[in-house]
Amino acid sequence: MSFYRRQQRRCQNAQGAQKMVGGMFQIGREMSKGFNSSIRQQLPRQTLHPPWSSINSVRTMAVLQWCSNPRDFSLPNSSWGSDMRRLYEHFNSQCEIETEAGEKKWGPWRRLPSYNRSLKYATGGGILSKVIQSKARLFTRSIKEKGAAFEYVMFVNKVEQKCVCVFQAGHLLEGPPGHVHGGAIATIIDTVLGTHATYLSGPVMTVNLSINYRRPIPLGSTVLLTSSLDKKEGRKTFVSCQVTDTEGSKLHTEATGLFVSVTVENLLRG
Ligand SMILES: CCCCCCCCCCCCCCCC(=O)SCCNC(=O)CCNC(=O)[C@H](O)C(C)(C)COP(=O)(O)OP(=O)(O)OC[C@H]1O[C@@H](n2cnc3c(N)ncnc32)[C@H](O)[C@@H]1OP(=O)(O)O
Repeated sequence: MSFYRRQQRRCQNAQGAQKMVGGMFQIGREMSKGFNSSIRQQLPRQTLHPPWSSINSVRTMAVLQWCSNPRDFSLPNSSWGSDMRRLYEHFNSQCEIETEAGEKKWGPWRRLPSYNRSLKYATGGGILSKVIQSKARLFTRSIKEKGAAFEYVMFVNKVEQKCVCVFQAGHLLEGPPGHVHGGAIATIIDTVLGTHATYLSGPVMTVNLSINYRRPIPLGSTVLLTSSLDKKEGRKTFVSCQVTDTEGSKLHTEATGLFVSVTVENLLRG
């Protein structure tokens, strides 16, 4: 077998693991710039460092670097409309600011990268079957066609304990004619509140989501989701969110969510 074929085969075997780990690390890094490193503390070693049996040599690690190119779905693409771009620029420009002396420093906001893989382990008492494992995708990032479904980018503000999401609803999310499906709205709300709660508290799961739909969201439009921390009580993180037009003046939807901190045992137990 040629060197190139060997590298390609190794790459295929390792790509899934690498994407998952890359995603976890990068999201984890962004999140742990926040309040704590509880994600790292709570996940078992093999989740942060999965079984590397087939990828345990320095040489293979070099191959992993070579073939690692996970797509960050939260970066602008050609499907983004002007509202989506404008709001992205607005928050992104506050991630890094320039002092009067001309030095760059962190601003109040952080953009959260977003990948289509998360964890290899899930319910059912063990490791997922290889087929499921290789095919599993984060629901909101499962459609490759740009602009067809969920286009979104999230930013978190550590000081204000807020999270915002700029969301452009694609044509595959239709519910009532010309408008976004209520389940798709619930999905993006769960994603934003869940990500915010994870940022604040480490790994969590949704135990309650309560949604009031006030005004329909036109298909193809861009809306702003703003999530705030209401309170934390032991393992419980209470967050709430408003979905408005891009000016923040028209309220489309409002929701509250309760998230409970989980350990990896919770995930494995099923
Ligand atoms: C992981 C790393 C991430 C890395 C970065 C990833 C980035 C990618 C981001 C994607 C973001 C997507 C985010 C989607 C998030 C989902 O969609 S999660 C999927 C839907 N949720 C589920 O399937 C959860 C199902 N529920 C469960 O498995 C169990 O309820 C749980 C969560 C394990 C908790 O069970 P438990 O440990 O036995 O806890 P339990 O004692 O029952 O409850 C704890 C407390 O909560 C209260 N409680 C529980 N349920 C309720 C309820 N429904 N109402 C009110 N109170 C309740 C209890 O009364 C109790 O209160 P206290 O007595 O302590 O005061």
